[in-house]
Amino acid sequence: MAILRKKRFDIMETEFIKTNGKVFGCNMVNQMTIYVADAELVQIVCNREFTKFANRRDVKLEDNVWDNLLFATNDEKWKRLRAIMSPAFSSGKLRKFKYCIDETYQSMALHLNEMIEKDPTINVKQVIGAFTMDTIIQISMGMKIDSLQDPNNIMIKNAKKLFGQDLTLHDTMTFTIAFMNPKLLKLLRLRFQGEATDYFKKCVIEIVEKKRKEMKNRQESKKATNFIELVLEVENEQESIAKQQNGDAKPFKHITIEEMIAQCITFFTVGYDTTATTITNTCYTLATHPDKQEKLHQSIIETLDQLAAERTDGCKDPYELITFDTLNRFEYLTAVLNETMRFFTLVAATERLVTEDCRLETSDKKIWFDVKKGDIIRIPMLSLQMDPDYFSHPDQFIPERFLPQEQMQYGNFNKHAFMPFGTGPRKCIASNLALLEAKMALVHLFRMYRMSVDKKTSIPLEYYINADILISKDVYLQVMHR
Ligand code: HEM
Repeated sequence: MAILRKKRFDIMETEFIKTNGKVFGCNMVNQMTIYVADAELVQIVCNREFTKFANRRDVKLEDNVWDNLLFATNDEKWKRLRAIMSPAFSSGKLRKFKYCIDETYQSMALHLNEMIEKDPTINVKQVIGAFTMDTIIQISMGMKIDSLQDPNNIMIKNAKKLFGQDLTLHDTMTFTIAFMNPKLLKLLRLRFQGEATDYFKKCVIEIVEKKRKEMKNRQESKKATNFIELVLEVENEQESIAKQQNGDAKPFKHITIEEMIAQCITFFTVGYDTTATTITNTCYTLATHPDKQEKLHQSIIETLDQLAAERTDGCKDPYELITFDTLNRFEYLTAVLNETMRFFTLVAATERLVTEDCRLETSDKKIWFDVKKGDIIRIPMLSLQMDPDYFSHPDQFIPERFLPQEQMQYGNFNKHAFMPFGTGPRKCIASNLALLEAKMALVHLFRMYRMSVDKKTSIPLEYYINADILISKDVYLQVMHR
């Protein structure tokens, strides 16, 4: 695994697809793996025929927390956990998090101003990483932390361990054994991130016990303000319905403590570095494309003027004008963010396990093949998003291709091939949260600051690759006030 990381597996895989075509099979670690880089077939697998491809590859870490991650569960358990978690990411719930994101951004901006005064060459990844970390700790567990001020905070240290930029040898070995022969893990007493997992277990248990007691005593329970409380509210509502309908039966949406811990850990394992890298990559693309950055700044100012003109109370405060609902009005910002996520594909590939023999075929019948129960379908998002059949001049950064009114001028554009969050019922559960965080940070950053390339900027960007995810390393840029 370490060797693969050094060789940039994503680049090897892209070359492999260029040589072999959009669909081909190969035997990987004794399992038939079929690469599908055709946009129509990907939609068939992930959406139309979803029931035959609902699961992921079975990798068990023989750990009662890690094996409950939504990403790692399958069948009925996945259905139940997804149904519990989904409402916590609905628009109504996300609206509540807007003020927490504003607060965290404002605290980050204060630190950034102090840093600029000392030296305008800023490690943008570090600053954005702190913003993302503080936001997810507050959203997931309701705790306020200032990680730029307090980098040695125990929660931050443990959170960073859960998805470190480079896994330790011990963790790499544990993961590899889980892939090959999970039963050995128990025998060898190997645990994946044991210390950090135990720390979060303790925190989550405390929060859950407090909230459950509150609910049981039927106290005037405060409205949920974080993810754990939201999930417990969903469970509580279901419990009342189940009691009314079937007496005392356990509701479908019941969640065990290990499952709850696992879902909280998800925020740090797949939620932290993905969002931080997306925001950082956008800063980098705009610093290396100053004309697009100027266009974005102008469009933000114009939209803010329009929003202010629409108000009857004379409000001009950008933090009041930019809300969950008005974010959609910043069209060029959305285009820039989409193009960054296409240009720098963050999750290089995803997989589905075949659970029923079947034939897959394109509508023009030019490509067809049979798959068997147990085969793996590998969907290389990186190749799809860089395919000139789907996006003309894929190696150029052109946000305008995502503007419906300008799209035609830029040649090929296939919306089904754009899938930074995957697609179908098994797509990223938190895409709306990630987009909210990213847009809120970017709209204020490019309203207030100008970013440019510095002599310390590494061009091209450098990455770590962890489990198909391309995480940017430190990114230094010159940051100046507007
Ligand atoms: C820009 C940030 C993010 C990107 C690009 C991203 C991307 C992805 C992708 C590509 C998948 C696989 C989807 C598929 O197989 O079709 C995924 C799954 C998932 N993501 Fe994200 N993600 C991001 C942020 C987050 C955050 C913030 C969280 C949690 C708080 C999260 C939680 C999950 C979970 C739980 C799954 C598994 C869903 C399931 O199996 O049902 N992600 N993500």
